[in-house]
Amino acid sequence: MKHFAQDTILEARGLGRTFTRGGGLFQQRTFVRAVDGVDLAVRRGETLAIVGESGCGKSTLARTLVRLLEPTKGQVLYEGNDIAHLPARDMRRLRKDLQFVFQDPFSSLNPRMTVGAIVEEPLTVHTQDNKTTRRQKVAGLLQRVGLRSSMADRYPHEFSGGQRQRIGIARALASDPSVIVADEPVSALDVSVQAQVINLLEDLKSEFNLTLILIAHDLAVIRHMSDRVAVMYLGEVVEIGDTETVYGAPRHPYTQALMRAIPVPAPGMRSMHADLPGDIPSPLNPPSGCRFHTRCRQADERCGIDGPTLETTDGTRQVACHHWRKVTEDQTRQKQEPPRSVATAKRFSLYREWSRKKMSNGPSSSPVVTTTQRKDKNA
Ligand SMILES: Nc1ncnc2c1ncn2[C@@H]1O[C@H](COP(=O)(O)OP(=O)(O)OP(=O)(O)O)[C@@H](O)[C@H]1O
Repeated sequence: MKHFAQDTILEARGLGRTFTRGGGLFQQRTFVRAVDGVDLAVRRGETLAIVGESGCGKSTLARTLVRLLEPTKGQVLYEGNDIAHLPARDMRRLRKDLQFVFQDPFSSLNPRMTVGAIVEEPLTVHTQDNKTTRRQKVAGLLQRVGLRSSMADRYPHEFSGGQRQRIGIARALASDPSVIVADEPVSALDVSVQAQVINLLEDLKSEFNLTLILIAHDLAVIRHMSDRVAVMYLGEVVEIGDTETVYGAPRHPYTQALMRAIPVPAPGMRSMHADLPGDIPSPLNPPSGCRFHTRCRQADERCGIDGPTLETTDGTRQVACHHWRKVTEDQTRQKQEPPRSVATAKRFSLYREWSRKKMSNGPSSSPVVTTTQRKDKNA
């Protein structure tokens, strides 16, 4: 059996999740292979981002990794133990370690419970603490996420979107987890509060020794927050590597298209579209061979027949493409040439400037000291 590496906390091996649709009296049953045969190791203490266009399986993969969804094939190893098919009773015990922060802070909090009760619930389920200790811990957690402890008696509807996301984060932290999945934690929030919540997550990650699995549509947020990035296309991971390596020189033609599509960002920009002809094919009937071949400029006959597997290219970066060597050569050649057009150069410099501003401009009212502010203080 394959060795479980020491620096790995969570690992997917041949992981798959298929959804069944239809199957009524007059409807044919169809199968959506939302995640199909994913091999992925999450390293202890890292932030691993999962990116890709809408519907490629990011949420399904993340949910399956922490067993919010049961896999239909493969293994999920947490600390070396397969949890893919653990009975519900054992999984309840493990839930303490594997937590989730949801995208929508409006629907993910029970409107009938006070904020104090919401944050206290995991403590009741997972600890032996008495009521007084639990209340003290709730007060501490609320303060830690930038809220006042007196807010514990209020209800979710009395809070803004950003504050509700802070409550969701406090609830996730309450059980002292090892891994948190943050599924688009800021995309439902106003742009003005996004940076605050991002900074909060980053600070908490180091303070609580967390491993973070991050799903986001905003490539600037991903670049800022993640150590490594996994790129998904139609249920498969097509490239994975250190964030700067992947952003600096993407090797899979799909990753290249995703990076090319970085638009000059505008407030409220929430979706990610690759710079490619045609739509993403249906996961009900994915293309044969390499799933990307129908949209790929590099594709040849082999790609339609033979599906590539992840191959280590440079360092620890892995790419699933028969043509990654050619892509690399093209990249090296292009680096030696001047930018193709003034417009392209301008687009990228505008993007860089925006991303720098967005990350450093946490509004001064932020209750959390931002990473940038801290750097300034130390300067
Ligand atoms: N409960 C479900 N039943 C049936 N199909 C589902 C279900 N959940 C997800 N799917 C399908 O699985 C595929 C992957 O969905 P998923 O939500 O994981 O993608 P995603 O990359 O996270 O998308 P987005 O960025 O839009 O959230 C999609 O085709 C989706 O329609």
